[in-house]
Amino acid sequence: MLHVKNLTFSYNKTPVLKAISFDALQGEHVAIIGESGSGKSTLLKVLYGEYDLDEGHVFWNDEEILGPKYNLVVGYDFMKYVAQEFDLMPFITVEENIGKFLSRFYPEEKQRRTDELLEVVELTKFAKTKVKTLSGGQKQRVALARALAKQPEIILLDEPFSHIDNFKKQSLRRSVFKYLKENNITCVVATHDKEDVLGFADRMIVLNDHKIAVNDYPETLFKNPKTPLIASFFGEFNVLNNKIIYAHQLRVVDKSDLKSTVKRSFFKGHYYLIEAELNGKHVFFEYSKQVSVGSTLFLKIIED
Ligand SMILES: Nc1ncnc2c1ncn2[C@@H]1O[C@H](COP(=O)(O)OP(=O)(O)OP(=O)(O)O)[C@@H](O)[C@H]1O
Repeated sequence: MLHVKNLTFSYNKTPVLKAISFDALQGEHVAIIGESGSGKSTLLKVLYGEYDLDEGHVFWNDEEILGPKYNLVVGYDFMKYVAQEFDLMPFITVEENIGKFLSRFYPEEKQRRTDELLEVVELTKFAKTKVKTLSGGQKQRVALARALAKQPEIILLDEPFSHIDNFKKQSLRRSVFKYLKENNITCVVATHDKEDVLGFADRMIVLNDHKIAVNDYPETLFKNPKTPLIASFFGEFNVLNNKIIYAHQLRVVDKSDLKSTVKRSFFKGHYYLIEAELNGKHVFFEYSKQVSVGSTLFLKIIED
């Protein structure tokens, strides 16, 4: 289990992380979200032991994770960290990069393991390709596979699919998170993308103002977002009568007291996002059809 207790950290004088406490059980998947600059990457680096804490402790089971003041070499065998900047070896192939830290004494086992990981990150076709010729997204997948090579007990992922195109992202995400679950690897992932959270994360931690604003089940936070910050992570929303109402909770009906005037329509695939004026306020809702500017639409709040 990862046990983070009262962690405070600053690069200079002002703390970037203040009194952070949370646990992640073996095999649990915890997502860290928050606005840009809220300290997500810093938290992962600190958990990895890259910096010394101002206060607090980080434990993996009985072992305390210590920073450079106490550890000549940063990092531990049971924990891997995939940063946003992945440092791979450019002049050797994809499979050599992945197999780099696997034992040479068992060549068959090494090859089997490398092939398995190439499949997880969907790079089998590129096994013999030199890393320097890969795209950013392909390099990110090599970095993921390399971090998994020696089967860590816990992995820290910083925006793990940020460089991957949309064609690949969905299936890659499913493949990597399935692998982590099946192998009972604890995962702490910093992300901007709700798709990394919904359907995958067991817990979701929201960082705000250098602290943990909430730590809860993603489903609970989605269904009852207590603040605009949480709601904005999941999608378009409105604040009506002091309540957060997602765009999909505002339905078009034949007649109601909520009379809106359409300002713009945005094509979103299977629906249109409509921006309209309601009692002098701008609201957003989803509708199956495009509507011309100036049309009147009546709305109803559906809260479930
Ligand atoms: N090496 C550093 N030295 C000094 N300050 C830093 C350093 N790295 C980050 N910071 C500062 O710490 C704060 C948190 O940065 P961090 O990169 O952890 O945020 P983040 O939530 O990961 O952002 P993003 O989502 O944009 O990646 C920011 O104010 C940033 O400017």
